[in-house]
Amino acid sequence: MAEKKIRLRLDKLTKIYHTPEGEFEAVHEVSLEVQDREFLVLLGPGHCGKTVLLNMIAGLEAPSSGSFYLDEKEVRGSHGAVGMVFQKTGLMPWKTVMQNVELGPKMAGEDKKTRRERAKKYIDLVGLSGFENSYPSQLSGGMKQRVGIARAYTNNPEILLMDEPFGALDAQTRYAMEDELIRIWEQEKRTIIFVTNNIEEAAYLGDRIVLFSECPARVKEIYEIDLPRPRNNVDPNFLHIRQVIAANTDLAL
Ligand SMILES: Nc1ncnc2c1ncn2[C@@H]1O[C@H](COP(=O)(O)OP(=O)(O)OP(=O)(O)O)[C@@H](O)[C@H]1O
Repeated sequence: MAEKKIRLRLDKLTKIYHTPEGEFEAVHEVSLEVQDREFLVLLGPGHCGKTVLLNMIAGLEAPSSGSFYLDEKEVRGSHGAVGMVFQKTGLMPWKTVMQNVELGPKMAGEDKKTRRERAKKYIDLVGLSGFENSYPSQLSGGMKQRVGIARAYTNNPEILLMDEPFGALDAQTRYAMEDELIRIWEQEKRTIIFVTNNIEEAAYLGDRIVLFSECPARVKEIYEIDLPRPRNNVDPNFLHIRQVIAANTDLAL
């Protein structure tokens, strides 16, 4: 088997905020290795440092201590290796799907033909062909998330950070989007770090699941999910994994 490449390495990343009420530790000594093209899920309770951890990985927040390595080089501050997809898509309502998706390369000064071709490729990949000229207000919640994913891919990031992207969707749309995301990832593999507080979603998506403790966020357990895809959420092996994780956390199933 080919040797796996470590894309990201976190070494004892800690974040402490100094608030008027005193010190508040959001993330405690998180050490992790993330392999190239891995689908890694961060699972844990709400308000518990997962977003803070993503922001540190993106270089948007400085850690209080600890180090972060990208391809074994230490990184401090912002860097262009990540794309982000959030629950709130942050689409510009006055711009069409195409204009939203091509915005990153446009800001970077890429010529119109090249960036449009790439944006079109990812609009097609996420299943939105024919909606290039639609405005966000004309799209459903799931479709807006597809635009968010196309926008992130069009920026060509090495790593995609996804912060509860499907958390606001109804259950049926959420299941459909999970399948879509796996389909997209399998067609064009990137390293994905996906945050959720939903055990079933974590087990459905992840190659590995990092389970976090209550505040401050610290790594409690790491699970390898060695189940073939597409996964079946009523398969006995799947249900077993769900139960094992549920027994190790207060998160609801
Ligand atoms: N700039 C800040 N100053 C003080 N506290 C902060 C700051 N940013 C985040 N926090 C605190 O850190 C904690 C962790 O927040 P974070 O957003 O990472 O949680 P989360 O695990 O992503 O939760 P959720 O799933 O609800 O989004 C929260 O209690 C939050 O109030």
